[in-house]
Amino acid sequence: MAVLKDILYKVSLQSVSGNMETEVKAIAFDSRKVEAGTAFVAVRGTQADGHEYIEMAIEKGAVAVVCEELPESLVNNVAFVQVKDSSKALGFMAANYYGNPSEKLKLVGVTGTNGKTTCVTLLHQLFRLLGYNAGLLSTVVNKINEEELPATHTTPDAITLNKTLAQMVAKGCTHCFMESSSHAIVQNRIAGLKYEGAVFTNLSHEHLDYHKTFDEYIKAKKLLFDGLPSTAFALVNADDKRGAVMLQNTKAAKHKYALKSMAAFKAKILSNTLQGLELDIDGKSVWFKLIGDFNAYNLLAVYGAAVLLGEDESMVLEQLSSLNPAPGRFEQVNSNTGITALVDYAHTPDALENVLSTIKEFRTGNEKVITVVGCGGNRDKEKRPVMAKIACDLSDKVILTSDNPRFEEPGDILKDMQAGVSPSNFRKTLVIEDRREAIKAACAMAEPNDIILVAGKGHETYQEIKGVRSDFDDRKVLSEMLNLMHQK
Ligand SMILES: CC(=O)N[C@H]1[C@@H](OP(=O)(O)OP(=O)(O)OC[C@H]2O[C@@H](n3ccc(=O)[nH]c3=O)[C@H](O)[C@@H]2O)O[C@H](CO)[C@@H](O)[C@@H]1O[C@H](C)C(=O)N[C@@H](C)C(=O)N[C@H](CCC(=O)O)C(=O)O
Ligand SMILES: Nc1ncnc2c1ncn2[C@@H]1O[C@H](COP(=O)(O)OP(=O)(O)OP(=O)(O)O)[C@@H](O)[C@H]1O
Ligand SMILES: N[C@H](CCC[C@H](N)C(=O)O)C(=O)O
Ligand SMILES: [Mg+2]
Repeated sequence: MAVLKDILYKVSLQSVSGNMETEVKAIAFDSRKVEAGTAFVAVRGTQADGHEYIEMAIEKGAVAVVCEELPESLVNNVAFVQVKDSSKALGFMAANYYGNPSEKLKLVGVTGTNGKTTCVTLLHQLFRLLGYNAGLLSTVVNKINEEELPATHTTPDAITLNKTLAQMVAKGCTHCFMESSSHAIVQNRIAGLKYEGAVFTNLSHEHLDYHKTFDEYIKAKKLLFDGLPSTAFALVNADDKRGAVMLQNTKAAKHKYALKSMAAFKAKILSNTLQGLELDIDGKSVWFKLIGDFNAYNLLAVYGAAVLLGEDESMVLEQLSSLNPAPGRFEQVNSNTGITALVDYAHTPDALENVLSTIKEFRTGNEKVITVVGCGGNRDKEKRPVMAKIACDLSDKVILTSDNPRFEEPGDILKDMQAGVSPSNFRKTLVIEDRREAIKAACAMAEPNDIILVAGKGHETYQEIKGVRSDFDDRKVLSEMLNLMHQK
């Protein structure tokens, strides 16, 4: 419960009518969730316009309406507040309503195309091992210490976000590590949050269906850094040319990590095997359980962030070396077949290229690399042929298949992917729409020592077809098919 004028603190108002002392019992941006006493915020979205649901919200008991455009007739006993940007207002209102929990925590946001989940998962594990109460907001799961809450988005909506941060504060958390997706940044889900620091991993082709141009996508990520206060730190990957762009207009203290460029946090890869990575950091050689060059960047980002949060360098390195990767990231599926079977969440061209290049490095002889991959429906179409090409260029056999076709026809997505397969690669490529059958075929063609990569879904436990999610876990299907095809 809060008073309307208090939850509007820091929101820039254009006009106000009605009682600003109105008691508000909840905030909602979805008219379907409005109950008596709610302040309804009308947001313009990608599918609908919340302004069209103001009437419904009032019928359901809204006592206040926050909107960009006032309805033609105002209703007695309902307060109307006109703002320039409803989604931004929603961010501030949610923060105020839940007592500005981000100010009571050290909140670190991680953004970038790839590596966000990995970095926040490692940071959360690390700070738990260092003895802190800590929260996590990630694509895979949200956590308050070890208590798990389901995650529906990489970065939740402003209300869920602030509510969860408030629960973290109530449970004594001193830190929270959160992914800050580009969608969340432009949709102002993070408006009104106070960050202690932000980390940039990298930027490559993704989500151009939503952001339209690469420049807009860069700008979205940069907004996180532009909004940091001077008390915060901004830590970027100096080997990515967009790292410097992120730092251009920030008030925060600027820091860099890198494997190649000049940076305060620097490492050298000493060895990289299927068992893990050995890095030289500040003259110390340390083993980590994570696999692949790209994870050296994630480990450095985590090391840098922890040190900037005030932790002792050698304690951090000692604990980091014991950490496990996030679920579904370069996860090995055990079998006694002699086949190396891997599941990875690579769903962007850059990620797929990194993972397959890493796998190639581990080859010692004539073993085949068999890749099973698809591209999501109702998402960036431009990445489809590119991912198919990368899969073909870096594998001996490729099976193109479905990955959450959503409302698109699976066959159409596969055609878009096939456009990236050059004639010289036709012979190594199969198209099997059903993902289970595709994994089965990969297992059938694999021989001992071969490597199977099933890419794109990682930790996901469903396949989404025409709006219906059915149980599907690459790790389980791969294990089942390996055993079925290679019974001794
Ligand atoms: C494209 C997109 O990002 N959409 C998100 C956005 O929805 P929207 O604003 O476009 O919603 P809309 O359907 O157009 O409706 C507009 C407004 O009318 C309201 N409405 C609508 C119908 C009604 O009956 N009553 C009503 O009040 C809606 O509640 C909404 O406020 O805001 C919603 C609330 O925060 C999100 O749930 C929704 O995520 C959708 C489901 C989604 O799939 N998002 C993905 C793309 C996403 O956000 N992904 C990123 C990760 C990306 C990455 O880095 O990989 C993430 O952070 O998860
Ligand atoms: N630093 C990195 N650079 C390039 N690729 C990476 C990096 N870290 C992870 N990857 C690849 O990207 C995939 C996704 O990693 P992760 O889940 O950590 O990224 P994310 O940014 O959280 O993705 P999403 O945007 O879907 O939430 C991994 O499975 C791996 O293939
Ligand atoms: N955060 C990304 C994840 C994509 C994962 C892939 N399996 C797919 O469904 O396209 C998205 O929602 O676009
Ligand atoms: Mg993620």
